[in-house]
Amino acid sequence: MPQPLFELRSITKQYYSSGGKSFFPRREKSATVTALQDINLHIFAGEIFVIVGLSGSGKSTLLRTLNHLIPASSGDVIFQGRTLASLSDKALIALRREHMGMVFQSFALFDERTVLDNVAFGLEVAGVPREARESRAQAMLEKVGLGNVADHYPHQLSGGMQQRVGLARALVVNPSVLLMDEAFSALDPIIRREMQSLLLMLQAESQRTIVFVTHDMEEALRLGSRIAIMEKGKLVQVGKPEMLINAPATPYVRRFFSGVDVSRWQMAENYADIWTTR
Ligand SMILES: Nc1ncnc2c1ncn2[C@@H]1O[C@H](COP(=O)(O)OP(=O)(O)OP(=O)(O)O)[C@@H](O)[C@H]1O
Repeated sequence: MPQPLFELRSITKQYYSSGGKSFFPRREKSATVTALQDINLHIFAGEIFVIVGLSGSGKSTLLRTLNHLIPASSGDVIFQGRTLASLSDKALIALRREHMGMVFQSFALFDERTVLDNVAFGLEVAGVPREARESRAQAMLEKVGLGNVADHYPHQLSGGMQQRVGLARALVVNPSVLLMDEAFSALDPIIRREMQSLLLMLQAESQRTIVFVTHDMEEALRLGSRIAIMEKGKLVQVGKPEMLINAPATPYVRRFFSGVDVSRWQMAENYADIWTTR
């Protein structure tokens, strides 16, 4: 059994939200939302690990505990043998910068920067000299098919192109881990499939660890080497796609496959064959 890249031990996350403003502060009630409950999980180097669940099931919270953007209320997140909660702020920032890229649904690009400068941002923060960072950013833009729009601004690009910039910006620093939160969900179906193909192509070139949050089972099946299904803050089932399809642990898991063509996975004898032919 290989060593996990991430190990999550009994992770729980509670959010506290005040019951609203009150003239009598002491009477304010503080409501607790349990976003994650006793999550135990291993994520291995090189896999595309997809987290699926209904809205509010805790997917984004779980993703953000992996880089400690959201600290767990209890339990440990261990990355490459290091317990994230024990690191200083400085060490955490360095760890994120060196190892973890993030791609969001909202693209989160800088409007006032050109496409090239957006992609070069992480290198700039890391102190890479201008010429070197611009040439690396340009090379990455070419990889995602945007070599010809380097001097454009984000608002001049379509949504799909903006998300390619988001992907290039995350990848240019060559992170070993890519965290993707509903990264393709805002795109129309054709562009979304193109982005999935691009991600698989890039993954075939350099085997990173990708943790990908989605509520879309087709996307999960297309991308995931393993899939985790979340319900109300709990992990209900974690496994390879054909395992979830052929042996869903609960009716909730089965529901995710309604309307999805699963024949390819049901007939699969060897999952590796599917993975290499996607
Ligand atoms: N900052 C916060 N303060 C209070 N409650 C929060 C906060 N962030 C998330 N929650 C709550 O925690 C639970 C899990 O939220 P989370 O965003 O992780 O779920 P999700 O599965 O990613 O949902 P979605 O698909 O809608 O983004 C939800 O009940 C949500 O309302």
